[in-house]
Amino acid sequence: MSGKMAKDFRLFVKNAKQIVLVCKNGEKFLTKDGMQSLAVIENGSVVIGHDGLLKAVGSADSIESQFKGASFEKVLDASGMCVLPGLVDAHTHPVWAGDRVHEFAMKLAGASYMEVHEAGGGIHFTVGHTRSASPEKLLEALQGRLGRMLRAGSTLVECKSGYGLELETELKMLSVIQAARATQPVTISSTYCGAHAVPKGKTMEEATEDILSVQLPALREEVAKGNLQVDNIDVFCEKGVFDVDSTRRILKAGKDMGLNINFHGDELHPMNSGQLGAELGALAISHLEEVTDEGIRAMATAKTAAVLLPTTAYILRLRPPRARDMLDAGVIVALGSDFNPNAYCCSMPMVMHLACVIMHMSMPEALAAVTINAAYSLNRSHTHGSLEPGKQGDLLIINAPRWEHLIYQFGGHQELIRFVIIKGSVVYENESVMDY
Ligand SMILES: N=CN[C@@H](CCC(=O)O)C(=O)O
Ligand SMILES: [Zn+2]
Repeated sequence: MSGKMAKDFRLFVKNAKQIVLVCKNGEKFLTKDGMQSLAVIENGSVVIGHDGLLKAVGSADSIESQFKGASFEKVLDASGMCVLPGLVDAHTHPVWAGDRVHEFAMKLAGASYMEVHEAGGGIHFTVGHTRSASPEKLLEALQGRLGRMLRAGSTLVECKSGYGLELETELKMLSVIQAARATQPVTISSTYCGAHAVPKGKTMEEATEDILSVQLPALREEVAKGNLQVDNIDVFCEKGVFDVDSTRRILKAGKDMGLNINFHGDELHPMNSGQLGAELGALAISHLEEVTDEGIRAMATAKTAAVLLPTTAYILRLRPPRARDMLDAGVIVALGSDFNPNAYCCSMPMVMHLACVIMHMSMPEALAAVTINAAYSLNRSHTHGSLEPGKQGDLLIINAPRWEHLIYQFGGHQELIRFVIIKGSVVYENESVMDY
């Protein structure tokens, strides 16, 4: 017993110059004009309870009078600073061994992503190293990467398997993700991506059969036993990888197991992924550099989110995805870092900056895309993605008088993010923040 009196609430963040709620009416996603005018409180405060949930957010005066006499475990004075929701990274491949810095040099010299892949590099290179890595080594690497993401403001991160391509290693990767849930603070949405590539020595048909009759049944069993929690199913639907029919069969089987469909489509070639996603009731499709007008319309109607990945287009010098056309059509646009050995980026502030500059998104659109819409793409917008009472108390405090500095200062988030808070606990405190 500490002898200390129990406090009424876990955290009080007071007097922030701005608090960006993102939305305030329980919206599950934002589209079109809704992404342009985010809910912002000038001079506000936030209270988070012992259950880690947001209890109140409002003007500093109203919170002050509402909580008069209440006690708090921690009080942070955010005068001159801005509060934003914890960022959501909707697409990452963070479990792997063996970097690919040598391939970056090849790509800079002109090799395409598929040329490297077909020559046995790319995903195949990472598969070789990941298969032989111990779970301990993979967990250590994953924890380090999640730590970097956290320090850049991400508090909910989607994490894929997909560097095993056979049962044993896919389960090893998912178990490592499961272990990370218990050993570090970032909330994880986990994705089975056994169809990330056709493994060497198998045809696409054989790989599809292996997934349907070996990997998915074993996965179902592990989930039923309570050994694993898996949220989403993913396939790399691409010419030379998994075609539309195989993709459909795998995604359907995953959906039948209760997984959310969230897959890679239309990255290098138009594959009619938008239409396929709409047909299957997919929650999200990532990449979409080559999506067609029809695909865009189908996604808007089906409310299938587009998870756009500006780092990939930037690094591979691809035509960037048509974010403006998707936004104008009313598609729910989200963003992800696509962290993987090809696109080594852990920072959603940098992703937002790239989205604004190379994909012509506005800053409010980019922030909506990494908060409420990214949460929607993971079926988490009831708990994440905005600062509304009842949601998880995840937030960032940045040392700047306007929230847009988080996007404007390219690569400057290390100097800007003062606190990262998850469930009302300070999980990262940066003493060395600079003046903006
Ligand atoms: N395109 C497919 N998958 C990843 C890349 C994975 C890798 O190259 O290791 C992506 O989303 O960019
Ligand atoms: Zn990916």
